[in-house]
Amino acid sequence: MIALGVNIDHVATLRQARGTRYPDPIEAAFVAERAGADAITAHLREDRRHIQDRDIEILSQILQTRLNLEMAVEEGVLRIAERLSPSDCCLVPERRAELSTEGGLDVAGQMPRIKEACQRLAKAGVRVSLFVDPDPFQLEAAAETGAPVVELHTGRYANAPDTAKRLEELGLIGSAVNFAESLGLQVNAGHGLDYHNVQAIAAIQGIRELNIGHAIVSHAVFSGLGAAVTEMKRLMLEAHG
Ligand SMILES: CC(=O)[C@@H](O)[C@H](O)COP(=O)(O)O
Ligand SMILES: NCC(=O)COP(=O)(O)O
Repeated sequence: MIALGVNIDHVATLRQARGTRYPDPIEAAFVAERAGADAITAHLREDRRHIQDRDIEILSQILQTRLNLEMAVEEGVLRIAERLSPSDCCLVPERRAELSTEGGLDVAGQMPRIKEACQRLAKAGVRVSLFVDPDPFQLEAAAETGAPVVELHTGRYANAPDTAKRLEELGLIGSAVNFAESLGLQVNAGHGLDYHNVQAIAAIQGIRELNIGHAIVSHAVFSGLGAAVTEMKRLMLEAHG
């Protein structure tokens, strides 16, 4: 079985574009759950460009599935996560200037800081995931932090300029899944996955969950969010078996 975490960030992007109350990410979460989402992912960025504190407060109380709170290792958001104790937190890198997440977290280069954040979140009852590149060096560091889950960054695969490069990145991801499993880590994946590139990733048996947002919200503009979620889940289950 493979799970789908629907990232609702870009419903909030549309809301923030005009500063209105709509579209409400909370309604999006309800629709996504009814359509087959196994979890709702939301990224509370330090710059609050889309998801707001109010969204996370409400999501933490009303979801029927699981809240996966994506966050940087930033004291303010860390304290929110400790207080709300979502089911999952995924630690991601952030740069204000970035359009979207550009790469995996450099766990190896900041081990004490990441380890301390993992310990604080685990103490608050949160299952911690580290968003890392499919890089054995980073995976070993992730295992050393005590975090039980990693989410492999699939951006280089998704944005590959040609088939040869895409297959090369797919091979790196497959090897990373096997290595991460050998370290005892649960393996998720995400970033840049869409209706055309998802099945090759979903077919990798060691992957437990995919977090997908931008492509689903984009598809929803034309087909509705429920249909967009249902179709993505169908593609994933068809590929995973
Ligand atoms: C970590 C990741 O790949 C995404 O979930 C992240 O949320 C992207 O950030 P934006 O949603 O702000 O594009
Ligand atoms: N961690 C990946 C995620 O939650 C969604 O990323 P994207 O599908 O919006 O690129």
